[in-house]
Amino acid sequence: MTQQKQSEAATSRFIDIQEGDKTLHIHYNDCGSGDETVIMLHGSGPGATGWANFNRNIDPLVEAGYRVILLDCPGWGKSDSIINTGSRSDLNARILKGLVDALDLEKVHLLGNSMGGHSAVAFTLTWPERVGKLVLMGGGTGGMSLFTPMPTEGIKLLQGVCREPTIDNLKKMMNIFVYDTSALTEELFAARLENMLSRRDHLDNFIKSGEANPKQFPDFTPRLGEIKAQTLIVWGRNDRFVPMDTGLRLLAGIAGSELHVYRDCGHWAQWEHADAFNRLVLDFLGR
Ligand SMILES: O=C(O)/C=C/C(=O)/C=C/C=C(\O)C(=O)O
Repeated sequence: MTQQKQSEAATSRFIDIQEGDKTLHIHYNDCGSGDETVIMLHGSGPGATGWANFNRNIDPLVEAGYRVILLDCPGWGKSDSIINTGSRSDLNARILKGLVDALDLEKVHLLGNSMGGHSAVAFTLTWPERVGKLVLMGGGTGGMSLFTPMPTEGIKLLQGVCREPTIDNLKKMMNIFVYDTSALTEELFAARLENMLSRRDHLDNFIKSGEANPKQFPDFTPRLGEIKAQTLIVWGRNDRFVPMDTGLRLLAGIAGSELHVYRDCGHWAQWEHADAFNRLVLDFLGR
């Protein structure tokens, strides 16, 4: 990996967004400039942030002339924490709407990882006129799998880390994020552990939210036909968090969609196959 050009500190921004009767202090990173904006939405793992999920994808998109915005959803990173009792996909979509309105962005491309994919679909269903193209990676809708018992082994480990945030539990979870564990370094584990332990409130509230409403990510399958945006669906063949047949449901439901499956790839295609993923996304956005 070459030295990263954009830095987290230099691109870090905050904004206050009204959510019901609360004002949430929300963190995002704003990188590069360009006529077209790509907003990246991270997954729901403990310690995930926009920067942690997408640090291998920012520079190539910025260098290709896109403005890239990474939103930390409520309950993650430096954003305010929240106990969420409704649909978390829709909560994140409302926060995203607050952000695009405040930044005066008429239309944006959305790239979502896992929960971020679910949230991108929720946003598109409610505000279709604000969406250019969609990239859904390892996510896009909740719902059952025909082949894999739910919750998946990955989601069970993820919940275990929130309940007991130890380095051993974190390693067990991260070891199945990816196909090739040799790429996981002690530095990466340490950074993720620090993210998690610096915001224990996020972990506690994630568990409390799940207890209040186990269906945090609703099944959008019956509404997928409403999506008109051109959509690139990306999956890892060896995903142990969100099963690959979720990608097939998205492909069947969204008329203007195509699916790319990486071999030797877990739930983090954007990280594990970063170079190929960046080329795929740039080709799709540029068409
Ligand atoms: O339960 C779901 O459908 C969604 C799960 C996730 O969003 C898991 C994501 C995990 C990551 O990608 C992460 O980096 O933590």
